[in-house]
Amino acid sequence: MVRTVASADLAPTTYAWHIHARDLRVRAGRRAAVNGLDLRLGQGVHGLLGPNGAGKTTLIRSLATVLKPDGGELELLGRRIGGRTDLRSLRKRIGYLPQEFGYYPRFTLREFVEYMAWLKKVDARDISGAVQRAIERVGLADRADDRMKTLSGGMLRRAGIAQAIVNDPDVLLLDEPTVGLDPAQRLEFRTLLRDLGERACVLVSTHLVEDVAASCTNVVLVAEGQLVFEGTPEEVAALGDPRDVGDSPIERGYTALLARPRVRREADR
Ligand SMILES: Nc1ncnc2c1ncn2[C@@H]1O[C@H](COP(=O)(O)OP(=O)(O)OP(=O)(O)O)[C@@H](O)[C@H]1O
Repeated sequence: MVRTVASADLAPTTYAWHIHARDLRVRAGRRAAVNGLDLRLGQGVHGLLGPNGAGKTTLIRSLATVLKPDGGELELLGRRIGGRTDLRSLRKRIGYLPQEFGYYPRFTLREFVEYMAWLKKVDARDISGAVQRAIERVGLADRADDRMKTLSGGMLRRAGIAQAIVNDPDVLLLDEPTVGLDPAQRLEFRTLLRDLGERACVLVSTHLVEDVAASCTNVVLVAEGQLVFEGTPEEVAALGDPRDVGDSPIERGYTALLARPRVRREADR
């Protein structure tokens, strides 16, 4: 049998950054929600912070290849987005948890994750094992054969995380994954994040600055569609002083950064 090899399969697999954006611009409706953003991210867990309306969701949607950039350059896993890039083969290597996701309420959790694995072209022989592993990693093994409509809000969020990791992605994009999780689940999720970041580039948007301090190797702060700061949680914490608003050093550093934008641009590194 002659096997056809797609050009994308022959593309080089080496790249300096999992995510590389230069002067990226992305519209949300008529608004320039991402407006000249520079970003270089490699393996690790990157916490995406920023006030309401900063452009976090729009950025994540463009990285998930759901939204097309309107300007600048974007490379994912070494492949330039735009033109003739084969997005289907790229998406196989990306995991994405949107803020809201659709599902068939009558599907069981297992069927839901299986369906998503099938959409992501996980090899048919591997699907059953990959689905079981993903469900176990989010702590829902005992609910695997329950219908989606019977799961609580926090469990649905974890089901969303399971479908995002079922293909063992190289780039994992999580938009507010901890919304609705109880405190014990949030702690477990932090462990899972650290584990996932051992091999993948994980970008996780959140308003919970404490979660970033506990589980992220890197902080990406955006405001008004631009990168304001990129550095370690320790560097953020060091920027705060006791007069800044916040209950912890990292919260005070975050407040200080927003009050004094552009302390350090990624391009200045
Ligand atoms: N579909 C849309 N039509 C018009 N404007 C939009 C649309 N989606 C987002 N926007 C606007 O784009 C800007 C960025 O929104 P985005 O959702 O990316 O921000 P965010 O940082 O994720 O905010 P939040 O923290 O509140 O979730 C906001 O001003 C928002 O009002």
